[in-house]
Amino acid sequence: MGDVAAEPLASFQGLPPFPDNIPTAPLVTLSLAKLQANDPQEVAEFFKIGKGLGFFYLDLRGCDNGRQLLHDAEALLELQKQYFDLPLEEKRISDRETVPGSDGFFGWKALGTLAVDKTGKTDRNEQLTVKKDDIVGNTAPLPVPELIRNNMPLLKSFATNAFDIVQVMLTHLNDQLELAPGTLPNMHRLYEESGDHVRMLKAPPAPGEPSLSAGPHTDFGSLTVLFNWLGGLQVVLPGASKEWVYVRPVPGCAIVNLGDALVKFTAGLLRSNIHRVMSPPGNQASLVRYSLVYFSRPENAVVLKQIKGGLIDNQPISEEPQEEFTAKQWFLRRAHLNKKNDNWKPENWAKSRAPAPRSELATEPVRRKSAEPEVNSAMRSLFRRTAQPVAILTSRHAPSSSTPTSSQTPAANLEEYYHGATLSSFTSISLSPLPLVAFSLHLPSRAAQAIQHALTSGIYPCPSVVVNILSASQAAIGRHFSRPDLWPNPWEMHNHDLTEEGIPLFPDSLGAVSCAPLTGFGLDRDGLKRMGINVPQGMTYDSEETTSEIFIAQVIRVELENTPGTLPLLYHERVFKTIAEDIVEGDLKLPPPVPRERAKA
Ligand SMILES: O=C(O)CCC(=O)C(=O)O
Ligand SMILES: [Fe+2]
Repeated sequence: MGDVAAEPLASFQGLPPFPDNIPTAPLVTLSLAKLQANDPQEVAEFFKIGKGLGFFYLDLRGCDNGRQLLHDAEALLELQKQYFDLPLEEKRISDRETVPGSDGFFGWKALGTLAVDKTGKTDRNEQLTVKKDDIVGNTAPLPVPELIRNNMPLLKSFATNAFDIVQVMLTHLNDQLELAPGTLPNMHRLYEESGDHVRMLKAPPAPGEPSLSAGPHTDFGSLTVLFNWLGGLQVVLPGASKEWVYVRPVPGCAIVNLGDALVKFTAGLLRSNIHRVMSPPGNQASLVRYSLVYFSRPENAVVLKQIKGGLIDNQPISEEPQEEFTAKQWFLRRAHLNKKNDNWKPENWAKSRAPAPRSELATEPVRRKSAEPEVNSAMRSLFRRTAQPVAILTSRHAPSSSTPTSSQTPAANLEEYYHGATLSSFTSISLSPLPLVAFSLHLPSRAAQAIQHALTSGIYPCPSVVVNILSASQAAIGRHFSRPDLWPNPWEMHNHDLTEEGIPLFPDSLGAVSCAPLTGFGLDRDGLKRMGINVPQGMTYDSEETTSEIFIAQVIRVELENTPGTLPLLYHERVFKTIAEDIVEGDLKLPPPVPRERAKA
């Protein structure tokens, strides 16, 4: 390994700059040197990112192997420029669709052979995928053009260096997860066969309308080490309004992300983030875009299932059935599903993108023979997986004062003046003879007290509460109002309007309704008793015995309905999400609907 420290990154010179006026992903930069030196802060930050965004910059400049990797990446950029310019016949020597031993995956991929969306639109990138096993001699190498064969030492230097750096990161993840020493690194050994590979990608210039060169996906493997020179890579920031933002290429840094295998091993404790490749931004769009990747995967024979032990045992879904795919079956299944060939179907695209949900991977659904006390945890587990709308109930409690208007909101202690509470459930229950909604609140709750106050005031129907059904952009509001301490003061933080009755309303909501509560039932023992339901003494399904109150309210006015395309905020598996894809119904082949007989007047 020569002294490469002083060499400038020539590859960035002369490129049009990445624009400064577009939103970019706020990726944290971790230092490889610090990770290698077991710096506790750096390691803790790495683990945090692994559980969060799943993407970061890895600064390679502070240590020899990092600098060597950078140096090799520069050389491979030059090599791939030459490679992709070879005549088609030469590249076809390694065509993955025809070359024996390629598994239809390793080798050359022609432009436009994968679907980038469910309509079957095709990709805009050409690739060469060189197997780590070919590079280090675990397998008889696939045919490649002479140019590549002559550069095998360079590919080997790059692959083995990237491999070592991945091992450092796997070791830290292993230790942070408190797994038995070596568990994760030993599932990724250099001289065992795996799907690890070096990939070079070329996307042709894309002036004009921005277009996708690679569709949205998560990476299938464990860790990905990526080199970008031009922009184009985009990620979705979690919690935000599903907006795609560019990842700015940073000289001296690789972009590292976690893949599905780590998600499966850790039952979702670690995250693989969705990403895609768009045309480069601004003036960069008129250039050919190259990228270079080292993909690390578990060894072919490793079964992708939850690892037992350490922090993973605390994962809520750990009791669910484990899927039976080996690492090799998994990545081949995913890689083949989105090929745009004669077998392509719209639903293949969806299957090839997201990590298959656990229910899909399970060999059989679980038939539970639940008896208490298991019914409580089984019900909790099932409903956690049911996406729920997120709604905030707002009200005002100042019975003696006049209705405030936006221009004269009470100056001090708004939190004592207005109530806001996240509803634990909300649904519409009828339109006629009355438009009714039902919602429940966990007790104790000041909002429940305020409603009880309204119910006993004798004025019916009194529009004393607003239900704000949150949109995907309002995760912060959902979070703030679910805090029992309501701190920091949510009214100061979130813009709100007032209804005719002076009740706060969040204008960015999906929609909001003014309601008059008509009746409420406590769901504790006493409340149930009042409804004629007796709970036998000594019987409880939950050691915590939390209670709530359910209300039925009449909708007096729909105060707000946001523009079409506004996405809902949903609560699913204990995190905020929004909807992703329409279900493709093309294959359902239902008979046409039979017209209902009109009711006789
Ligand atoms: O080209 C890039 O920047 C990213 C490519 C990528 O995400 C992939 O090949 O999985
Ligand atoms: Fe990727």
